[in-house]
Amino acid sequence: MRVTSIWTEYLKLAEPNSLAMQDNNTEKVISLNGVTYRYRGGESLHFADLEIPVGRHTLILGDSGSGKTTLLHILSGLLKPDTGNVTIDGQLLYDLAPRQLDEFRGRRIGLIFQEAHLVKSLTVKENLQIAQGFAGAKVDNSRIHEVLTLLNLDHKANSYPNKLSRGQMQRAAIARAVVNRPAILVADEPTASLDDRNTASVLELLLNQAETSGATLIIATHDKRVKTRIAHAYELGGHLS
Ligand SMILES: Nc1ncnc2c1ncn2[C@@H]1O[C@H](COP(=O)(O)OP(=O)(O)OP(=O)(O)O)[C@@H](O)[C@H]1O
Repeated sequence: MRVTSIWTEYLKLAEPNSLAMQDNNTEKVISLNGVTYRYRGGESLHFADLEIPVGRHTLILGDSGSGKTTLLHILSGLLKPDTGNVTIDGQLLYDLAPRQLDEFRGRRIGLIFQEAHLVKSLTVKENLQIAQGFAGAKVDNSRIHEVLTLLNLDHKANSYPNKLSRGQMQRAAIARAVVNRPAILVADEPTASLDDRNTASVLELLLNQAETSGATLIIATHDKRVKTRIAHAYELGGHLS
């Protein structure tokens, strides 16, 4: 399978073939170059090159099975591509040794999935402390307090995940993703199972947290409601066999 991509800018109704609109003089937070990936027994996925400037929040769009999750995992250092490389914040991701890659991911990349994946045996505060530990940083309780307060969750700092509401759990996952002030915040279908009101509030939180921590948001989604809030998109599609 071949995956082609186009940049679209919904708000400005840019020309369809608008790769040229990438800002050549802007600092890039992410680049993807020559990336392909093949699951065992599957067809090869080819991803068109991509450059995202700092602060340009971007959607990854495409039909089911087009490779959105795979791409997010490659961008996040979770899945090594068969060819090509990813540069985040000036660092070639797959040139790093596995341990360095884990630490880099902990420091520079915040991950948010549909499910919160908090460690159940640890309190909210401890979940954030281990995120700091994974990033090779010292525990910084004042940063944890700051982030939990921003997310209206400080009163739950000492609660275990099974004592949180669904919305609180999601905010705790966002807190964990931003606690190390990542360069990019990567979210896979963060609103898929949410009603309109919760979708609006999760998007607001993600955008606010990205602004506050200086992170660039990358969101894979099918959700039309998300498309109304973020102008830039990288679209996967076009099967050319
Ligand atoms: N673990 C796996 N093993 C084998 N093939 C896989 C695996 N994960 C994904 N694939 C295949 O790779 C392709 C891309 O899958 P991916 O999950 O990245 O798509 P997606 O765009 O995120 O889909 P969806 O919107 O349905 O979540 C699909 O053809 C899928 O069947």
